[in-house]
Amino acid sequence: MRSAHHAETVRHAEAELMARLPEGTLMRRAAAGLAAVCADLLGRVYGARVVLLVGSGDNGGDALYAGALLARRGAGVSAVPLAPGRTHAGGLAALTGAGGRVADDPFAVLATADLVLDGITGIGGRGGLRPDAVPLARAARGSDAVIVAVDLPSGTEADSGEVRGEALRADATVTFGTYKPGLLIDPAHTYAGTVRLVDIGLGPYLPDPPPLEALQHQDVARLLPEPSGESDKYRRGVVGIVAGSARYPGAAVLAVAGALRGGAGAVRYVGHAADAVIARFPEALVHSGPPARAGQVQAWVVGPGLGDDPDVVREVLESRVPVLVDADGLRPLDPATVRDRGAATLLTPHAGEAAALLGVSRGRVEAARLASVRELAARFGATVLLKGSTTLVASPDGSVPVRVNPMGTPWLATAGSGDVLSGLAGSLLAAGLGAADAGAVAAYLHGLAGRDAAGRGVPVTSFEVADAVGGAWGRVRSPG
Ligand SMILES: NC(=O)C1=CN([C@@H]2O[C@H](COP(=O)(O)OP(=O)(O)OC[C@H]3O[C@@H](n4cnc5c(N)ncnc54)[C@H](OP(=O)(O)O)[C@@H]3O)[C@@H](O)[C@H]2O)[C@@H](O)CC1
Ligand SMILES: Nc1ncnc2c1ncn2[C@@H]1O[C@H](COP(=O)(O)OP(=O)(O)O)[C@@H](O)[C@H]1O
Ligand SMILES: [K+]
Repeated sequence: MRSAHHAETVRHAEAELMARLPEGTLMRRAAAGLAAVCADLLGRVYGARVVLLVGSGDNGGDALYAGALLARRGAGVSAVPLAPGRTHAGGLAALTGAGGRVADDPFAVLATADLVLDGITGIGGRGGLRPDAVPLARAARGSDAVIVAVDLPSGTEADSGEVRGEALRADATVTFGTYKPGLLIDPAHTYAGTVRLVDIGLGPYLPDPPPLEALQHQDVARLLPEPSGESDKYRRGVVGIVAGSARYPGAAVLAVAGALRGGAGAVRYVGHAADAVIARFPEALVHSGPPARAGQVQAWVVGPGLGDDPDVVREVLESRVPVLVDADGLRPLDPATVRDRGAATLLTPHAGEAAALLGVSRGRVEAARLASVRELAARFGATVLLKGSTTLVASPDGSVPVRVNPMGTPWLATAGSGDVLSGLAGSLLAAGLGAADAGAVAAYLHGLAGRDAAGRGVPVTSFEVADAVGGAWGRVRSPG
């Protein structure tokens, strides 16, 4: 599990740890880890040209101490202080003592740099880059240098992943002690490049559970349902899919395709696309409806390609089993009806659907994904999986960590891939996973399947994603 903590929490943990250590220890640990990553990226440190963009806080201090370590190994290191009277004094002394210098002409050194360390702001930064930093950031980006962000890409918000103005796009980010939510959530995530975590000993001082976490293979493997000797198809769980319409029969087929790969013992399809479903999947049980007469299920999925059918959505929500609501099912959704349900509800909107539910613009949701998913979960008293470039899963209880899916790929932005996801997640619900686990595991497998299907960059169809879920499942269970 990868955990992320908010800036204020990190500051408290740092203060507790620092009180037990000689002064400057933490910054030296951070700088040593940072310098090691830079050396790795440079390959050859001796003779390399390194430029430090140095802000007025400790983030600049980290850059200066790391610069000093690189200078001692023979790199030519130049510092560009953004607030010259307020540069970290100890860091500057260390740099000059190691043979580094303050640049006379920042743009000249940036033009020929091999590596630029972005130490403008870390967890103390607010808002986008200030105007004096913008031309330097652009010059760095316009050079051939590798850009390494210290703790966070400057201009991004540590706690939310929002970018309120201009930010410096890094090739790699070296973060300290714990991930910051912004490093895992778009749009800030895309500015971070490859993220490396340096352990500075904060672990015991950070709260567990964290506010945000990202599952890894072994976490997903532990959650995957597995049949036992006692299993039969009913005990494994039956998932009911209420999807598709005369106009959109394909959505039903894709949702069933996802559901067949999600671990339930049987998939019961209910709706107007039964012929299309059975033609493709003879193993599906089909029924023309209504859902209450279709037979028992342990979870329902309602919505993909359904068209306008508020009665069927209401009927499904009246059931006593977990319900996943997606796509067209989200449109008629009333918060009170969802809040009053006795069983779990999992809503799976994309940004446009989330925006409609919240009464804000799509752009607002995309700019503030974490706040949006939390707000929806609180308003509906439901688990919410917000799809998109970063998929987030929030629980109605705000003290449960929000899950961020690290496995997405933009190749999944293809018509119908959301239908596959909803079937997959519904199947996991029927197999007995809780709503947050079902959502997070489905997003993970779906992302991995999308990556596998796309290989080294081949457009994929949603069917191919569904077909690749089995392989993803196997790899999660037995990596390597
Ligand atoms: N504490 C520890 O033990 C450890 C801390 N560590 C490191 O310290 C970092 C946190 O340091 P920090 O608290 O000094 O804040 P930091 O991110 O350097 O920047 C704040 C300064 O920037 C300014 N500023 C604000 N917004 C701005 C903007 N948009 N554009 C430009 N400038 C802006 C603002 O100044 P202002 O001008 O507003 O007075 C403020 O003074 C952390 O991320 C990690 O790298 C590690 O060494 C591990 C041990
Ligand atoms: N840029 C992106 N990066 C990663 N995943 C994406 C991106 N855009 C879309 N996706 C994923 O693709 C799927 C699209 O779902 P959705 O928007 O419901 O499409 P549809 O309605 O066509 O099925 C979701 O799982 C979403 O997270
Ligand atoms: K930075």
